[in-house]
Amino acid sequence: MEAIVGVRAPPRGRAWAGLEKPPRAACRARVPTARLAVAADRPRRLVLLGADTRRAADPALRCAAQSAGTGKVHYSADDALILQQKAQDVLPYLDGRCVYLVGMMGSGKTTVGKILSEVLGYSFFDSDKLVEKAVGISSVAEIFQLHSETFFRDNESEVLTDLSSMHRLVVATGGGAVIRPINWSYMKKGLTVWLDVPLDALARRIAAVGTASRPLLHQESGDPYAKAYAKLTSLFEQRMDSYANADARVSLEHIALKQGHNDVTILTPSTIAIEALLKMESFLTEKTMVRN
Ligand SMILES: Nc1ncnc2c1ncn2[C@@H]1O[C@H](COP(=O)(O)OP(=O)(O)OP(=O)(O)O)[C@@H](O)[C@H]1O
Ligand SMILES: O=C(O)C1=C[C@@H](O)[C@@H](O)[C@H](O)C1
Repeated sequence: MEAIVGVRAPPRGRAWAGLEKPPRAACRARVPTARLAVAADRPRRLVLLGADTRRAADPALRCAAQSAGTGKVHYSADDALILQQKAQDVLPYLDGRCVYLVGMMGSGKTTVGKILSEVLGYSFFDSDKLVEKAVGISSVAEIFQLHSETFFRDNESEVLTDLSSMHRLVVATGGGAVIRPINWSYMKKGLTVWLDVPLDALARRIAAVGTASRPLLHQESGDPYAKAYAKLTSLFEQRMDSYANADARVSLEHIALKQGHNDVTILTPSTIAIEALLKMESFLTEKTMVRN
């Protein structure tokens, strides 16, 4: 059975309507806050409650993570300053459009996406989590197991179409969201950013946390790094042209080279988020120049 999945924005002026309690006073004035729930009248329909999609970005805020269920994001004061400046440069060009992060499993879409959402003053969503909520099953691995990959992909497309009618979101998409052309028609309503991470680094990250939550990589036996690397290689071969559809590409190899080394493992999420903002700005300013 296919689930109906949807996300809708609250009416204007009712920013906190869906919150069980308002955010801390210190955050209230500035933080874009969102919460997802399953609507009582439509049990399988997701509703975005309390998202204030109108708010201007305030990159100085540090409370956003607490209020949108995004988790805490830490970075140095120097990085914070650069992130704030770059976010201010990008925001007028972005003009409220959503940012969709695409990339292989483990490429840092969630980690970097949370930083971007914080500095842009946008709300953060992870499309895998939205699918889990919509289907009512708490893990992607279980959805694959109890239903099928196709069932998961259908729901993923539903989530993306719903998100595409919204504004001021940073969305970490599932690693395979790029394989369906229809998903690009949804994501292209916003700005798409590819986090391009070498497969060796991906396999190391994934092996460090285990493959149980990643059904396409999971193997009961064998060396987790070797297995993950082999599977990631074949998936990447199938998908690299799709990832290349993204408006902006953030290559960790390029960042490392710019820094004068080739060790991508020492690049922090905030460094990668800064590069993402630079690439977004380049894409958006070039597009504006072409239009004029
Ligand atoms: N720059 C980085 N350096 C080292 N580890 C990182 C970096 N960015 C993310 N990680 C780690 O890599 C793992 C995967 O990161 P994350 O969950 O952000 O990726 P993802 O693209 O959202 O993955 P998935 O698509 O599988 O959900 C996490 O354990 C995270 O802490
Ligand atoms: O790369 C993929 O195909 C996937 C990535 C994850 O984010 C999940 O969307 C799911 O495990 C499939």
